[in-house]
Amino acid sequence: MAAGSVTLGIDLGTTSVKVALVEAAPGDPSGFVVLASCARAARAEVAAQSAAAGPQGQEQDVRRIIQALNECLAALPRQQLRKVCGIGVSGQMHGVMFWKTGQGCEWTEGGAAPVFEPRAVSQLVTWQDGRCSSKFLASLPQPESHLSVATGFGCATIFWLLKNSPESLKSYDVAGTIHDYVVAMLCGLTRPLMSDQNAASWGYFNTRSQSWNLEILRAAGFPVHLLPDIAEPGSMAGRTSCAWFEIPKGTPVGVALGDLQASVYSCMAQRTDAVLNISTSVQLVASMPSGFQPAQTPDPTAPVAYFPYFHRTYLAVAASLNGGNVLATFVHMLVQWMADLGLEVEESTVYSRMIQAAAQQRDTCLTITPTVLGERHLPDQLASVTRISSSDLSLGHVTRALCRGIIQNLHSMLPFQQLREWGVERVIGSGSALSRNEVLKQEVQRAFPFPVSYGQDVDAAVGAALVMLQRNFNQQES
Ligand SMILES: Nc1ncnc2c1ncn2[C@@H]1O[C@H](COP(=O)(O)OP(=O)(O)O)[C@@H](O)[C@H]1O
Ligand SMILES: O=C(CO)[C@@H](O)[C@H](O)[C@H](O)[C@H](O)COP(=O)(O)O
Repeated sequence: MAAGSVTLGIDLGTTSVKVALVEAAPGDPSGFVVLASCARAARAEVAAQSAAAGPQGQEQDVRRIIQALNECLAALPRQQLRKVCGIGVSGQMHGVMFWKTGQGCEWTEGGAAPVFEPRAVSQLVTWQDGRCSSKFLASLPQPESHLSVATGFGCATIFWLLKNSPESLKSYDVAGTIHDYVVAMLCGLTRPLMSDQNAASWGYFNTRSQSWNLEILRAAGFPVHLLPDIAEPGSMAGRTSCAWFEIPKGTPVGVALGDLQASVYSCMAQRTDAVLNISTSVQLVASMPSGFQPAQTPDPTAPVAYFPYFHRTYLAVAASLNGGNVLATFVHMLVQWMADLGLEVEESTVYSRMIQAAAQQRDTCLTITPTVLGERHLPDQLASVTRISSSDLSLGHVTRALCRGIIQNLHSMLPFQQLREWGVERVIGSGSALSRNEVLKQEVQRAFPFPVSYGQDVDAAVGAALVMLQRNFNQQES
């Protein structure tokens, strides 16, 4: 990679937005340096727009996500932003939002540089959404895809809206993930482009033919006009339509990537690495040999799924719905209980005290199955606590048991023996729920007898930036 090239990476995560400025550094062992990074909690959770979604509905306010993105960009050094020669965007997969062509945002000369503000957009229905019951999913047509359709997947959500809130679809004519939306707004695209990484996470997408199951969807009355066109991950979606926080107009913007694939891209130094990412969710990932093709018939009871990576290769992924969000739920519960008792405590205080207490409590008999959201392969297995004794009820015991439960649940989906069989020799940890939690790290080491090292902070943002650095390098070489 040509020395001095600088790219911007963005990760629009479920809990926080992360950005990173990365510069090619041929002299550095990794080939790059992170010049600057920033993370901002989005705090975007809002009530579902359709009451019929019920308490399982999980939606986010797009304006708050873009506000967090703008705060991150504003915190980066301007003189570095002026040098940016590519923008890579990644984000929380599976989710879906809608907007009106040409009205998705308005560019305003806010402050020192133009920014875009969302306009005719819906809320984002996220991957955590549980509105599609098992009964509803069973009523949908069988996909022609190696991946089953689960609640929170874009196509399942659109089918649900078609049946329960058809009016809400009539106000929009395009759909995409939050990161497809940001790419489309930056480049002024009339129709969003979507990589197979994100298309596969919506369901009803055939990764072999690289196409939507259009016949199946049309026959079921699905609004196929909403589906984005498909483009290669790592290819250019367009160029910035105007200057953006000192980033020059005309800067190439890559087709949006899945946050999982972007994290793996920044962490996985060799094929024998496994990546364990704990962010809002948690994923354990190993790369499949080139030429590997997953079985064409989906198995909804399989705990491991195969997600498209780059150049038609696949990642084997144990994707649990229960990761950092379980700890966040516990913290929120404690803060709520203390408020009910007339005490006000900051969430950050609870996190630090509970992790400190658990670090002192090296073991516990308390056993927690943490699956408050169920799992895609076991939707009815909710959370439970067993082996409760009066001596194991301290904050340290409960936090240790919670962290152990998250890791043991993941291990039950993809045991270390299977990793060994696949030739894995090392585990790379990523995600800020892991990087900020020594107890989780201890439980990872306890469950997975491999050397464990830790990737970049803001790893998906770094990965998205690196994909654009590599693209620039390939262009200069050709
Ligand atoms: N102060 C904190 N200390 C430790 N962990 C935290 C703290 N604040 C949040 N977390 C954890 O980080 C998780 C969010 O990680 P993040 O990487 O921001 O998620 P995402 O990439 O999905 O947006 C939360 O679910 C929570 O478990
Ligand atoms: O659920 C899967 C895969 O099915 C995950 O890999 C998926 O990437 C993540 O759950 C979503 O993208 C959300 O990621 P994050 O916000 O938890 O980082």
